[in-house]
Amino acid sequence: MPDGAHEMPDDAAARITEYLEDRHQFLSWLGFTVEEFSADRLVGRIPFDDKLTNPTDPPTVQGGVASTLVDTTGGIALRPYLTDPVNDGIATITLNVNYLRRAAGDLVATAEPIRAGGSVGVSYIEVVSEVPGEGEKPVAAGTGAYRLFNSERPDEEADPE
Ligand SMILES: CC(C)(COP(=O)(O)OP(=O)(O)OC[C@H]1O[C@@H](n2cnc3c(N)ncnc32)[C@H](O)[C@@H]1OP(=O)(O)O)[C@@H](O)C(=O)NCCC(=O)NCCSC(=O)Cc1ccccc1
Repeated sequence: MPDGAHEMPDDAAARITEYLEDRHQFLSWLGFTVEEFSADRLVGRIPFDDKLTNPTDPPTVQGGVASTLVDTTGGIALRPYLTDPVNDGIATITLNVNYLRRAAGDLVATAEPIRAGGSVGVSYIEVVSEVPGEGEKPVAAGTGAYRLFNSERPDEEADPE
């Protein structure tokens, strides 16, 4: 866990979760849920749905869905490192995803912040799912770099002249 996590307000994780699950158009449509949220790690899930699959036998989840989950969880995992974890902004700069196995169930990602500075953060993300004939296994792993739009902390504001 990198230095610099801020004490999140008591309701911050719940407010961010509610926004992503219920009011974020794309992620809400995908059925994205937050399963765990701390400064150490963020666990997020996209449930299996036929409309997200390639027409294989058995149907397997289209790779872009795992990339979306890697991107999203890697970014949210850095929110505790923002000055204002609820209201400050994050934008993905670059994303790397390795597809390890075919996925035939829910996708569950665990994202861990690796470094968070004043303007850039990096997360490591691993996704597990049901693999045909193999049970639950890692299906994708990746890293994301994110621009952190930190608001000024009151004690960092310039003194009035
Ligand atoms: C914000 C930023 C990344 C950087 O802008 P600023 O901070 O204003 O920086 P500024 O322009 O001042 O440049 C400073 C220096 O850096 C350079 N440079 C700048 N950019 C790049 C670059 N990309 N690559 C390489 N270099 C770059 C630039 O040339 C300059 O270099 P110089 O000093 O002249 O030598 C901008 O490129 C952007 O908006 N990209 C699109 C982001 C986007 O749409 N992502 C997807 C949506 S997020 C999502 O959906 C996932 C999600 C969902 C839910 C939850 C979590 C996650």
